[in-house]
Amino acid sequence: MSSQRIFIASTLRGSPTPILLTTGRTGRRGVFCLAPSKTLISRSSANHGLRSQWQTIAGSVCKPGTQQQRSSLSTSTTTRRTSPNAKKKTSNANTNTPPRRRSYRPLTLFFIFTFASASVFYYLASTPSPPRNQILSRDVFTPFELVSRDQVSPTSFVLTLRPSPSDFPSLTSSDIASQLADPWRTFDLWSVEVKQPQLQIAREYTPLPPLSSAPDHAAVVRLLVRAVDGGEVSTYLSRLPVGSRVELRGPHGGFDLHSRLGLYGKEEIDGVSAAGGEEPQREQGGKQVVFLAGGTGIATALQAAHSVLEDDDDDDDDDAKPNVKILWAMRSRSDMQDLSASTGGKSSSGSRPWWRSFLSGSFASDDEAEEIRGPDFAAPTSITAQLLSMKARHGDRVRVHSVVDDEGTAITPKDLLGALRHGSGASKGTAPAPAPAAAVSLSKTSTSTSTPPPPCEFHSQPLQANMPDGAPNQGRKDLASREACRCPPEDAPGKNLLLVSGPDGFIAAYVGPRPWEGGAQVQGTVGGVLGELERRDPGLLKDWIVLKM
Ligand SMILES: Cc1cc2nc3c(=O)[nH]c(=O)nc-3n(C[C@H](O)[C@H](O)[C@H](O)COP(=O)(O)OP(=O)(O)OC[C@H]3O[C@@H](n4cnc5c(N)ncnc54)[C@H](O)[C@@H]3O)c2cc1C
Repeated sequence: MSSQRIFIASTLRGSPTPILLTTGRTGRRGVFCLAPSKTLISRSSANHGLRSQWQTIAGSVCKPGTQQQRSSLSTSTTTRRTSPNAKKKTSNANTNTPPRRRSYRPLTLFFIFTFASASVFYYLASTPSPPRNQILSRDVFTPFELVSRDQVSPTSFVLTLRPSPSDFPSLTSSDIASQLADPWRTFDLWSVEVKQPQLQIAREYTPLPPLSSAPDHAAVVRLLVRAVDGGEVSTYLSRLPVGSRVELRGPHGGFDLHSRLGLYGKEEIDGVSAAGGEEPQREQGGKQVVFLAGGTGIATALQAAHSVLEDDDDDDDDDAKPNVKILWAMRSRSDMQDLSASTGGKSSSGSRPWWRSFLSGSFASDDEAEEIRGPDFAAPTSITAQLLSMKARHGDRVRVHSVVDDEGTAITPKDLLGALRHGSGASKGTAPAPAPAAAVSLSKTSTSTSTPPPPCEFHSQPLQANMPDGAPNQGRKDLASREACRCPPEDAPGKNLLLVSGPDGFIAAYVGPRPWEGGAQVQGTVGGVLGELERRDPGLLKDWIVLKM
């Protein structure tokens, strides 16, 4: 037998009532007898009365260890559920028990129910409604107005969305522009969710970078959407008339490219330099960004190029900027050229998706991809025009090559190898030479000790494999610092980047699938065409980080 003290909050008496719980374990079932605590009950006459009642019960009914006690409580418990006659018999049998006290159970339940309802009501009433001075929120959907639609190709279109002034009456247009510029300052890559209100579902889309740095260009969100056959949200968006309300939630950060490239904030470099007494100098490891974009994956490629080439922080230090090469695979030439206006289109050779050739192991073409160059590029779509204007600003620092599935061209292993070796001067089998050693020394321990340093989360390819989107720093450039890089000081503090974005089949074909782990899609190892190229040439990706988007 054991005993244990418990406290039961008595709402009827308005104060906690201490009860001594005595357990007598007999036979297969536990028998519990409740008795008031002798030590804790106050000396008021009412409580004395209560104590004597319970003591009587304990004395007459709960005699632990006896067969009588077992059957008596057991019967009593059963009869409460099943047999009124048996109940009568039991109460008659306990002639020494005082008259039954009035049952407060319904009243107690009523109080509990009322309290629970009030709590639920309070919770719901206090759940935050969309904050009217915050345009984009990661927690709630906020309203935008569809101000224009630009049909890029028969299946893809650009939607321009603007916060309705009536929804945000307290914000001026410069407040709006400044808020919408925030995600561009915070993230290299980001997306927003768009709600389909009838079905109450949402899908992610990648905002296109502002067309220029003019404030009115920052005051809108532009989305490139492909209408997927039978797709719920993309089809809904494809039919939405101008003037409609569209609800967005975000921003959701993708991967931070700056830290992986070794591009750290100027203030930080200056700070480190000042502390070390050295001349401020931008250090950099990654000199190349290669982007494989499939279809609307070009939106993510534009974000990446915008982020590394048009970062204000880098304006006075063009040499620190990496070169960007985009290999853009599209189904039809109409994705990059307005065919009704252009005569440059080639004939279609079928509608087999371009990556299927890789999956089936057959490479139809080994052609070099066609370069998109301005200014005489005929009838560019709005997406191509944005690429060309980026090119006009940055010259050959950004290069765009296209392949068209309908025309039988595809991104080939030769294109991939060419992009990986471009500008490095390296011979076959050797990755691009690392950047000169860091001008700013790390205030870290030397690696001359025998223990190897832990691998760097940003610059170790094996460590990327288990990362979900945004890891390890929520995709925020401002959460990554030079100090967070754990590369040995003698290594260049950054790597080149090979990024792949597009439909799942496209990603899997070129760099391997993104597996699911613990409910999140992670990067997985490098496979597909690139994995095969690396197997043949183990040093190929030595200075590269591969990311799948
Ligand atoms: C971070 C992120 C950013 C994205 N950015 C963009 C973007 O900028 N532009 C854009 O158009 N999409 C983008 N997507 C894809 C988008 O979120 C939707 O998945 C896509 O629009 C299809 O949604 P749906 O509701 O129309 O189709 P669903 O109803 O989800 O799917 C319908 C059917 O179509 C198939 N399907 C779904 N997507 C595709 C596809 N892309 N190609 C072929 N078949 C498909 C499905 O397997 C399914 O059988 C992005 C996705 C993510 C995760």
